[in-house]
Amino acid sequence: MTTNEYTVALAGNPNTGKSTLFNVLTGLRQHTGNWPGKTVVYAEGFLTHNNNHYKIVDLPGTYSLYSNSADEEVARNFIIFEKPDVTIVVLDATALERNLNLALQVLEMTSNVIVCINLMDEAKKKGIRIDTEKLAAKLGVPVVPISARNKEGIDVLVKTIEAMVCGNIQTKPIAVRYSPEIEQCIEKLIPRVKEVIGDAYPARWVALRLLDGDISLFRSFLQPLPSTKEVRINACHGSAKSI
Ligand SMILES: Nc1nc2c(ncn2[C@@H]2O[C@H](COP(=O)(O)OP(=O)(O)OP(=O)(O)O)[C@@H](O)[C@H]2O)c(=O)[nH]1
Ligand SMILES: [Mg+2]
Repeated sequence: MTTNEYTVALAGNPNTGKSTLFNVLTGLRQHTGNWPGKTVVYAEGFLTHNNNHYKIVDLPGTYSLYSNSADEEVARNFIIFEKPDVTIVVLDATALERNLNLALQVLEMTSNVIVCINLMDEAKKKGIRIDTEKLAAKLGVPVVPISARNKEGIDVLVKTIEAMVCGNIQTKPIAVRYSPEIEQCIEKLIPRVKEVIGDAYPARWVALRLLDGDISLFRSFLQPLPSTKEVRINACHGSAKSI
């Protein structure tokens, strides 16, 4: 029987439970804590499910992906240059509005996204109700509620990852629209971007980064990365977790 290998990245704001979810999925013990900015490099571990082999990558927590810091650059470069098969954006159910900002940024970069709403137990305690189906319809990608600490919703999440890598989920990410002036500039830039870097990267997103003067991104394009592998920490002792 053949085994397929896929990469799944966990992105999200600091302190949303990415490392807790990583540990549940991989059976590893990436250290977690309740203060922000803890994961400064990324960790990787493995999960095997239905003969599919997944490399799970725990990215640093960031509020945005504009390369304002080393953490943001690591997370952004991984999504753009390593092109994970699935990017899971982990959101805090008790701070959804603030967290959705990062989800929208990821949706500008890739369409292989699952939005995972964590800390559902906390939200329940606070009387917060989230219409995940409506949110999924608005965002154009699957939305899965979980409680990573209580290991709730993990089987649905794994099934959703599997469906996405098998091509059984067609996503249609919401496209954030900017002011008419910016949209005009984007329209002008997209053909030039495609001419220079081809189809390897999301042209609209690259155009937006150009307009924002994101020099570090263009350095990365010219000098194919100070390899992200250099900043990896190896969390993969022991055997891969099977679910
Ligand atoms: N109540 C509750 N707490 C959770 C849940 N998942 C994670 N936590 C807690 O949230 C805190 C932060 O969890 P981490 O997994 O370290 O969060 P992170 O997103 O990896 O944080 P950074 O690496 O700093 O970005 C820890 O105290 C966890 O125990 C959950 O489902 N419910
Ligand atoms: Mg972490």
